[in-house]
Amino acid sequence: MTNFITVENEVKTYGQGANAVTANQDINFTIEPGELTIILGASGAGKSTLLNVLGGMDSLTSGTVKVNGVELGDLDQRGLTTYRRKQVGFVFQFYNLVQNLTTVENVELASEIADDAMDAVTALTAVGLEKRANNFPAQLSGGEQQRVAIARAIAKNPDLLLADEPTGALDYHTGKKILQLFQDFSHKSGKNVIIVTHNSLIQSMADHVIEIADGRVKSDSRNETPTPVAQLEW
Ligand SMILES: Nc1ncnc2c1ncn2[C@@H]1O[C@H](COP(=O)(O)OP(=O)(O)OP(=O)(O)O)[C@@H](O)[C@H]1O
Repeated sequence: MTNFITVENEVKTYGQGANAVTANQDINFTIEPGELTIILGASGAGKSTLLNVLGGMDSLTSGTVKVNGVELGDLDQRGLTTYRRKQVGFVFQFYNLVQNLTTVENVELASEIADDAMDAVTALTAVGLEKRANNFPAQLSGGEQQRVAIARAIAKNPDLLLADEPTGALDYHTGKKILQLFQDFSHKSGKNVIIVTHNSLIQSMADHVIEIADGRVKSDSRNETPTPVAQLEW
């Protein structure tokens, strides 16, 4: 099977000279199509940096990052913007919804820019929020807002869905529902999901776990039988 993602000798340094911080130092791994991957690590380990590089939000300093045949290091700013728009869905810890647009309009923002988009109401239905289509974000709970953010990301029908601490602002039960949506999305659609977290207790739900420490890969392992989210305890 060809790899969906190949990362070779990836380095990301912020700043220059005495102020330089190397957040990713010689990172190497591959991800196969359809895997749900968890990137684990302590605060400051370099996880968000890696996610930003994979999502084309930040350029790499050196090395090779290839996603679905696209070599990200070869893209200029314009190329990276197109890559982000067409191929990547993002979910952040604090939802990042547009407050003066309704739920369905927030989802349409994403579906309008993608080539192979899902209908916005279909995406809202997938996260169980079709009845809230005409509400504004402030009228929804935190968990519901995160579900809108996931609907927005999956509406693009992205090859790659990236989530940075997506349950960080949610209570336990709501967090579980959110993780279930990610597991369903990757296993039902065969798409790739990468979740960045410091919570090692959720790692058994993943097909693939990459642990980062001090900007390097500390361990890289695969679960043959990932735990269904409903059975996870943390
Ligand atoms: N834009 C930036 N400019 C300078 N240094 C940065 C920048 N972004 C991140 N860093 C540094 O790079 C290192 C890794 O940060 P990163 O955010 O990738 O870690 P993380 O594992 O995601 O941490 P957290 O879980 O706390 O978000 C840290 O030392 C951080 O201070």
